[in-house]
Amino acid sequence: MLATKNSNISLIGVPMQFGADRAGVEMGPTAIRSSNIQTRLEALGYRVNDLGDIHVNRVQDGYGPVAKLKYLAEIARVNEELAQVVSQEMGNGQLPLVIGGDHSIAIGTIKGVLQHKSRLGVIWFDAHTDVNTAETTGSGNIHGMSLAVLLGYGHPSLVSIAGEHTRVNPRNVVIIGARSVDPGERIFLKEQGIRVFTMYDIDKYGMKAVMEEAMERVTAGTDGVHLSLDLDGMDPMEAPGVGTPVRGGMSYRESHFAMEMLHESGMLVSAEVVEVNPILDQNNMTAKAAVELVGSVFGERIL
Ligand SMILES: NC(=[NH2+])NCCC[C@H](N)C(=O)O
Repeated sequence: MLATKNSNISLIGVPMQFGADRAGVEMGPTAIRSSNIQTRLEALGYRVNDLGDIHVNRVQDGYGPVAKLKYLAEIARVNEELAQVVSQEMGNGQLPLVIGGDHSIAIGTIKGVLQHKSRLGVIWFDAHTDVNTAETTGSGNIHGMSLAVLLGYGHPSLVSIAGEHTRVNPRNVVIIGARSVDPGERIFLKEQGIRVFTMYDIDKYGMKAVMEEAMERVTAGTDGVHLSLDLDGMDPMEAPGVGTPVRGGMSYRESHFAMEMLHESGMLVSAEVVEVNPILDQNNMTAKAAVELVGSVFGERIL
């Protein structure tokens, strides 16, 4: 019944908004906690230790010292700390579950996990591909760059977090649900050989076939799988509370089915849930969907 061999979960909140440069997403951890993430996991038999939130300073510098990398210094500082906490929890035999906050926090989470699982496979569930760099970004928002950083491309103060060598192998990364890809990102994805399952693939082959191929990719030669779950991967009709919504996303059921299949693999070693923005949400439905998807990936079943 349990997702992995590990039944101890450490919940880590990161109220980060600077990667999205949009207010509200810093309240994501509170919204997700009040949607009862802990009791939901405990009902599945996990022991959950909520470590509270990592502190994010209120900084002012819109563009910071480096143009095109907004709030770089604070984002680097928080991710450095997050990587340490995640690594320490894994060292203590805990499974880290990080709740955001914007998607820039994937840098700290995954770099922390890489300290223990150097051949990590990554499932990036997202409407976007997040492989911009300072050279290609249109927005200057670091949440659109986190996957590039994890592959070793980006500002040194981000790439060097938890050690220069900690990177994910592009062969073991899959993106699921993409439908908004910037021009520079297309080139990067091709160069890196990253398998992107776009909405076209999901429409054409169905989520079952997509997840089967995705799981093959992220488990081949790896020592575990990380889920990076951006709620904007879902269709904004069903998950409106996100800062960068894109129409035509994965349905509620498709999203659950993907989580259920990931659970069945038994390979999950860590996860994060990001981009829930309570200010933009309707009746808390996005935070609720986040908690329900977490339920599925940790082993909840309809019957
Ligand atoms: N994780 C996200 N919500 N990413 C949004 C990125 C949007 C756009 N590609 C950018 O670079 O700004």
